[in-house]
Amino acid sequence: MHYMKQYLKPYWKQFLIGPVFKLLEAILELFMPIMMARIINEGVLQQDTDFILQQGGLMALIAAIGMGSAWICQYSASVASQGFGTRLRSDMFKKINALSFSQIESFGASTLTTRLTNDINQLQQAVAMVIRLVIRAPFVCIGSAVAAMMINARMSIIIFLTLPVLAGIVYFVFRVSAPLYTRVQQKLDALSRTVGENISGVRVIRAFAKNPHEKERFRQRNEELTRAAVRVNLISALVNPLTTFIMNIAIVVVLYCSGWMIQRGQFDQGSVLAFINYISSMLTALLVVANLVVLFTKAGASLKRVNEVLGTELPGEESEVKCERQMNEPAVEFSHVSFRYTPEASLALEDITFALRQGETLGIIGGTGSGKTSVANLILRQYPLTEGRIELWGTDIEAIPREQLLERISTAPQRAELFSGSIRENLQWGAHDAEDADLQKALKAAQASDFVGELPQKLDSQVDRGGRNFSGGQKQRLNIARALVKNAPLLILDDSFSALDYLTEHNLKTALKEQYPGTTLLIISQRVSSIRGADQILVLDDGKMAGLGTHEELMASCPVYQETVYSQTREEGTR
Ligand SMILES: Nc1ncnc2c1ncn2[C@@H]1O[C@H](COP(=O)(O)OP(=O)(O)OP(=O)(O)O)[C@@H](O)[C@H]1O
Repeated sequence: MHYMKQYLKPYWKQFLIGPVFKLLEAILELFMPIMMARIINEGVLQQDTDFILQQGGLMALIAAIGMGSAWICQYSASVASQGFGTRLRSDMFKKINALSFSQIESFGASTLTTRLTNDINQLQQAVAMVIRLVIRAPFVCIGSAVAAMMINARMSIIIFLTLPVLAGIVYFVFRVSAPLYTRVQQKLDALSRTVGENISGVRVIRAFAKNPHEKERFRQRNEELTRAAVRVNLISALVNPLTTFIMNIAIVVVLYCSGWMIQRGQFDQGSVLAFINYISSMLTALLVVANLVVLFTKAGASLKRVNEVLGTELPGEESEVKCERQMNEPAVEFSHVSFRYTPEASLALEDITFALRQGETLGIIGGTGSGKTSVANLILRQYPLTEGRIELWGTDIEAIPREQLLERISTAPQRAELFSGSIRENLQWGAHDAEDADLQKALKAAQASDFVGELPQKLDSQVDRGGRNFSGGQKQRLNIARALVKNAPLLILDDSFSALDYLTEHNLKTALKEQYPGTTLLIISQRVSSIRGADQILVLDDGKMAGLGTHEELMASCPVYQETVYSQTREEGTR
């Protein structure tokens, strides 16, 4: 709960004003049945029209004040719950964005989405209900019981016999339904995950004619959610009919006893009406309490899920100290680094050691799944190390504040992601204050200035969502240009040349050296031609270091590298 304090605190006035006015409305409401009884006993039975009109007018006035009070309360509840939800959602969004890759993966994207939307909505509703009903409902319930007792103490024994039964029902529902709500949320996560995968992978699903399979998967998830929701609703739906049934039995007993007492002159008609009115108010208030219990049970499950995200410790958030770059130290140094993605997974990298000086180029080559991207992931501190040490310019990577780390590294990731907006906006992701001259320079080096120059609106041309109005090669070049705009001392190009022809790739690498001199370069590729000229080449084989050296050194000493070179030369020869 302590995470919620900061979001609730700004609305302390609403938490005060709302319940006070709701209480005022409840107090006024409690007067109504007594006034009604007086109208019947002193007005209707004695045919006193003036009294009826006077009391009727007073009741209308009280009702109007009650309505005004309810409106003020409703408004306060709305301001507080919406404001609370907006702040919480915005902070949770920031938190999710700051999570490491492994943290996001361990939560799962779909559950983060439902926590950000559905769970926060539940909490918002709970906040509104705290203001509107948490004080009012028990007050009306107790107040009605007391008022009924004041009208006829003997008759109110019926109420006090009924109350424990009703409380028992509410408690039972709470105990049974609380764990079931958590289950419903989990099922909702699973359904969102299936829908998310289905929509993002729609092309592949259709290409492999997997629609029926996907429909079946969706149907199963949907049914599981329905079953879980029906189960919990079956239990919570018992509350209303059961409590109404018991209260109605109580009313019948009251009516039966009243008839008997009226005959003996111990009760009058007006008081019977008022008594029944109080019992009905009590019933309604009790139903509200029961529904509040259900709502808070749901909110409790959501609170736990939201707190889990907010309470996740951010990687590296503890360090604020600025770390100077020590230019005489290697820009990147791996010392006996081993790494696995999850505690259960096998090692993705095993005992990797290399050092790369500022301005040098390291090529990383290896088959699919050999661990190339994992090296880049670790330099970007997207996952925690399993063993060993990584230093950037002489400082342990763990000690570098995230912001500084990201300032120093620029990356063109394996999957070239572009976002809807103009080309300029996409490129300025690298540096939001970059001038057109910087963008043009980056485009030129990335061999993208020709095709961008041919577009009617040049830099202002629109990029569709996901960059689908550009070819794979064009996307890759824009991706590289965006990384260059950042002009960071360390540039990681992860399989960024795979959709480029050899000449474009050659020109790009030459331009990089000429126009961005001094940049430390890490080129990840499966193609020998991409890394051949690098100062050092790291050969990975199933996560292990199969070799480290220049092309010539590796040709003389590393069988895995030799085999890669020969197989690619053979392939080219047969083309
Ligand atoms: N996010 C992840 N969670 C769990 N395991 C992962 C994750 N990413 C990669 N792996 C596993 O780690 C190993 C190395 O993967 P990595 O992506 O580093 O290989 P790669 O050499 O870059 O492959 P490719 O050339 O196909 O991109 C693989 O066995 C892969 O299954």
